[in-house]
Amino acid sequence: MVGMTSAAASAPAQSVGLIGWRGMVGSVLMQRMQEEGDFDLINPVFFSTSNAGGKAPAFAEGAGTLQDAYDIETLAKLPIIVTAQGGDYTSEVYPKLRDAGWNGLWIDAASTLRMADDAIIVLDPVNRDVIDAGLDRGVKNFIGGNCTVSAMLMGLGGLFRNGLVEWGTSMTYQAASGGGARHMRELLNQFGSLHGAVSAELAEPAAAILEIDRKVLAQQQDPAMDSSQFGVPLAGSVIPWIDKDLGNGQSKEEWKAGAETNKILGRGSDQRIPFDGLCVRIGTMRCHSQALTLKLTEDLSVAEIERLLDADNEWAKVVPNNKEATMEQLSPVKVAGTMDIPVGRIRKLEMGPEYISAFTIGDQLLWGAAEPLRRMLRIATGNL
Ligand SMILES: NC(=O)C1=CN([C@@H]2O[C@H](COP(=O)(O)OP(=O)(O)OC[C@H]3O[C@@H](n4cnc5c(N)ncnc54)[C@H](OP(=O)(O)O)[C@@H]3O)[C@@H](O)[C@H]2O)C=CC1
Ligand SMILES: N[C@@H](CC(=O)OP(=O)(O)O)C(=O)O
Repeated sequence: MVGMTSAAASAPAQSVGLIGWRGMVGSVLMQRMQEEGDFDLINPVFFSTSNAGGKAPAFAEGAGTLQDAYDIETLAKLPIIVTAQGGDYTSEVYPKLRDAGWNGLWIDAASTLRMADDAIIVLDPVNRDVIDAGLDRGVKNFIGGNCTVSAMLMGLGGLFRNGLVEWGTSMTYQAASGGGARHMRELLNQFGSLHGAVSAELAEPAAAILEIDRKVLAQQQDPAMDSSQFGVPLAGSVIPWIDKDLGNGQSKEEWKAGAETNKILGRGSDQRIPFDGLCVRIGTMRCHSQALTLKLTEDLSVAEIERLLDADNEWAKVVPNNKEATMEQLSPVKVAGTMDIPVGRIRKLEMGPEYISAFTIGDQLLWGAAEPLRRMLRIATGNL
């Protein structure tokens, strides 16, 4: 029976409601939970917003049928709920559950509750102290952070956590997956249509490159090319705006960088680290990259900086700042699907000895979304 193996034999496995498990983030979460044996530690109860009464997923044999994700009474019986269903679902269901007197733990991928005073943003390799203190004082809402922020803090934790960052700025290169599965499909279809527009010329080495370029541009500018998800073409282009327009020249994604970084680190307004930058969508699949400029609080040697970053957690990996290592190890193609957070291009900048550059990459579906939730569930059930 699911959830009743020897690992859970000493203490009864807790029932955990799982919502959003078949979405993109949810699928990665389920995959990681299977890889790490997490289903041995819980009694999963699977929910659906679209298929209540259907069969629970095959990987959880014995978990029975799908429950209705809008049924407050059923949800309220569970001590822990994990959701990757999305912000609309959270906005609709979460208040009803609390109004009904539910006092369980809510673990959520959506941004809806992140900045609420009664919520903690979870990224335990960086803020386990904040999480533990929250659990001790009865906090019930544990929310995954913005993917770019989580990936950055996993890579640069050795500087942030040691109070060595005076301020920082990030220029991001964010993958299509941040928009969702349909965005990834649209990007690939766009690449395909660009190739299709010039495939004959590409097969002919003597074809004029300016003619190829002209045809590609014409294809990108053709209103018939599907850009319905991103709003404008992304293949062969970039979109320097992500998420809502806050009306002050800043995108919401850029606002999150400062707000969430400080909240994760447990820094109140009197200790705030100024952190800001520009967020840009590019045509990669699922890794968010970012170029950072940091002003440190002291003049540390590059060797000491590298030592601190490498030592901070088992996933941050310093890439030597040379061309060969950078090209080989510091690329979304290398990082996608792995838990590694490489950090490279670390050097002192001309502005002064406290100014450094860095470039870091993380899989935005793993550390950027699913993994902090998975680990929070382990913490909540006493297994991490
Ligand atoms: N995408 C990202 O990079 C990140 C997303 N998040 C957050 O996670 C939440 C979910 O995002 P994401 O996983 O991208 O959302 P998806 O659109 O992939 O999945 C959300 C839900 O859509 C329903 N659904 C309808 N049709 C399908 C289908 N064909 N295949 C799979 N599911 C389908 C499922 O609900 P049901 O089974 O009930 O029908 C599913 O749980 C959002 O709140 C988002 O903000 C957080 C960090 C990063
Ligand atoms: N906004 C991110 C993805 C995301 O879901 O972020 P958040 O969880 O902060 O809404 C991106 O587009 O890359």
